[in-house]
Amino acid sequence: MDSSGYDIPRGWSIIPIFAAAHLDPDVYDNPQKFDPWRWQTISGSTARIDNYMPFGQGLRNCAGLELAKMEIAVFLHHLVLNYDWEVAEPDEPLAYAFPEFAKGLPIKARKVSFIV
Ligand code: HEM
Repeated sequence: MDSSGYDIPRGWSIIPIFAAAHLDPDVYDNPQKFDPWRWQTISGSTARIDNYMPFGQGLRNCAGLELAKMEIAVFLHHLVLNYDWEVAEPDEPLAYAFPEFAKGLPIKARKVSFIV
């Protein structure tokens, strides 16, 4: 038993989910609520905007973070400029260790062409 009172059976592996640090109720109000805007206004000594670490931190920081951000930007650019889209059925955003939607947020998308 460790000093926190948890039994860790011999031979087990422990995988920390760093994103769970975003769900500490001592630091964040209502951390289970999906509220990406909390990072815009958050202030104070414990909860700060640079506490948001979707790609980890330090020496083992995500090696693909710049690629991932570029891929997301390219995807959103094409989605917004080339498609008319709407949420196909109501869905519920969830905040686990990472953001998720109960039904996977299905959308209906229709390709459109704009004359620019
Ligand atoms: C939205 C997309 C992504 C997210 C949210 C993400 C998130 C993360 C996180 C949280 C870690 C652990 C960092 C730590 O231990 O402090 C990690 C590690 C890593 N990621 Fe990503 N990642 C993404 C995309 C990618 C892509 C596209 C690649 C490669 C093409 C990649 C390659 C890696 C590698 C190699 C590591 C291990 C780094 C190490 O241990 O030194 N990731 N990522």
